[in-house]
Amino acid sequence: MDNPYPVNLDLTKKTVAVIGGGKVAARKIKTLVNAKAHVTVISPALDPKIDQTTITWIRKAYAAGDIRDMDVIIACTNNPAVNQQVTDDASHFQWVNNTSDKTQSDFYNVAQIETDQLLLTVSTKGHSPATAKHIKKELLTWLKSQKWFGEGR
Ligand SMILES: C[C@@]1(CC(=O)O)c2cc3[nH]c(cc4nc(cc5[nH]c(cc(n2)[C@H]1CCC(=O)O)[C@@](C)(CC(=O)O)[C@@H]5CCC(=O)O)C(CC(=O)O)=C4CCC(=O)O)c(CCC(=O)O)c3CC(=O)O
Ligand SMILES: NC(=O)C1=CN([C@@H]2O[C@H](COP(=O)(O)OP(=O)(O)OC[C@H]3O[C@@H](n4cnc5c(N)ncnc54)[C@H](O)[C@@H]3O)[C@@H](O)[C@H]2O)C=CC1
Repeated sequence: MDNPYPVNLDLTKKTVAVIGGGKVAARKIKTLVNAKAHVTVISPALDPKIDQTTITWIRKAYAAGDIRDMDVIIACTNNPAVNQQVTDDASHFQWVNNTSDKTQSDFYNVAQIETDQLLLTVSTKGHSPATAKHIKKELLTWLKSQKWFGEGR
């Protein structure tokens, strides 16, 4: 993504479908639930890190039609062909994050540090997510050394 448009989204009135319920899904869902989005997970299995009380789990493999009423879609299975199918099934007005292929994504997730009064986000514009994570950790260490900074997470 050469020319991203950075924003903070209010997802409280939005429906989000996460296709796949594994380790990567668990991380994305944690951030979505924190944002109070309405999350539906479509997956035959669910990682134990996903709190079932915070989401709606539809226990099955993805099929066309599952994402029809969803505003935001995260294709997160360990099968790139399924993730591509989900991407292809989405309408142009839905927002898709294909976690296995950044060239097929309408938006990228970011590394973040959040407190009550502050949200810092880091993106490498898709070039190196591990670097974004690293920069976030370095920033958090610096922030914690500042007298004015509260507890980051
Ligand atoms: C494009 C993007 C789309 C998106 O997912 O939104 C994307 C894509 C891909 N990530 C891949 C791999 C990894 N991603 C992570 C971690 C994170 N990835 C995140 C974001 C993004 N990842 C978006 C761009 C972010 C930017 O602009 O910098 C973070 C920041 C936010 C989050 O996920 O919440 C989160 C850190 C959160 C934190 O800790 O703070 C790790 C490290 C780890 O897991 O510890 C690895 C393994 C190491 C490595 O490969 O680097 C692969 C290859 C998959 C494969 O092998 O098939 C793809 C696919 C591709 O590049 O096409
Ligand atoms: N964007 C990112 O941040 C990252 C993306 N990835 C990508 O994410 C993908 C998933 O990785 P993990 O979560 O570690 O895999 P995982 O193996 O932990 O989980 C995969 C999940 O997909 C589900 N699934 C499989 N087929 C399905 C189908 N047809 N319909 C619905 N659900 C289905 C499984 O039941 C399981 O819950 C990887 O293939 C990799 O390409 C990996 C690391 C980071």
